[in-house]
Amino acid sequence: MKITQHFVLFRAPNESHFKLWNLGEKEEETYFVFHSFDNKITHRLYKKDEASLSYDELSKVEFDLNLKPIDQSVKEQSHDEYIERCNYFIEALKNDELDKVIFSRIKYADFNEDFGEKLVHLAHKYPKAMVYLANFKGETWLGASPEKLVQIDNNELTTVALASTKAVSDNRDWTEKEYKEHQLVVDYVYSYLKDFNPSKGETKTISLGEIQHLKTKFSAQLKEEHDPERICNLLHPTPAVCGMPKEKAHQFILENEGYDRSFYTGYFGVISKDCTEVYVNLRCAQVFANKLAAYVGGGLLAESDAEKEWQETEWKSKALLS
Ligand SMILES: C=C(O[C@H]1C=CC=C(C(=O)O)[C@@H]1O)C(=O)O
Repeated sequence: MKITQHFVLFRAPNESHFKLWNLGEKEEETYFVFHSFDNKITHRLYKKDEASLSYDELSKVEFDLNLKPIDQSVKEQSHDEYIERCNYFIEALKNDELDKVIFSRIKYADFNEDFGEKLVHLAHKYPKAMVYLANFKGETWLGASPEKLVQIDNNELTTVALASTKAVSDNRDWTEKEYKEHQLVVDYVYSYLKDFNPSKGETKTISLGEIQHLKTKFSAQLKEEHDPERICNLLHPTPAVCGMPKEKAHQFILENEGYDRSFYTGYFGVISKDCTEVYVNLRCAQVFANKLAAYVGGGLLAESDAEKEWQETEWKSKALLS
């Protein structure tokens, strides 16, 4: 089997198969969405046909994606540039301009692996992540997202607050700063869903490959008539990828981060009337000929340390690159 262009290939958490959607032009009620961090781009990708592929079948697929050479507009930051800019963000937090903000960067890596094998490797390594490869409008993206933005099954909405990171090998307790960083996301989700009277689960530690996060689940009942994209846009961008206060942090990132996040920290997934399953686009990379541009970020508070944040983005880059 050969996969060429205009497709989305994805494995939802805990599934044993990948779904392959070949994309067409005809508008359908069910579609795959890719929405950018800056809210300027929403691609709605419609299915022409669908196939299910086992991991075994996928590892034998031949890919011919006609990948472009790396785009000079996708800029990698050096360690020193990162530290300087990160400190600028921390200053804004210290000056009380913001309570929390996410600072991110791009890291290039050589990539000559087989796509089928890479996806199967990610699927085994991250059973609870949404693993995908998508080729649309001349771009190719690869990812293994641990964070659901919105799931809606027959009007029942579930979502999570995910924030704070430490290495799996790190046995210490979560610090006050890490709980505070997580709590900001919890409070945010609660306040944005308050009209739906949400219930909140316990805060747990979850492991994803080499790293762990704090995670809290929420559920709520929606009205019969709801618009799934409107719910996604209500929550996007959460303080796990943007900051607090929301609008101010969004603007600050767009003006000061120094590069275009594009679909990183946007959202993606299936939108349909009966079952919507949308993820935050984290632990992802844009794919070029023989190269990946991996996107990695972390949450900053006034007490953050730029060097530690650099380290955190290094671990996070291993999510896709190792
Ligand atoms: C922005 C990212 O992670 C977010 C999600 C979980 C934990 C995070 C943190 O600890 O900073 C980030 O908020 C990323 O992985 O690029």
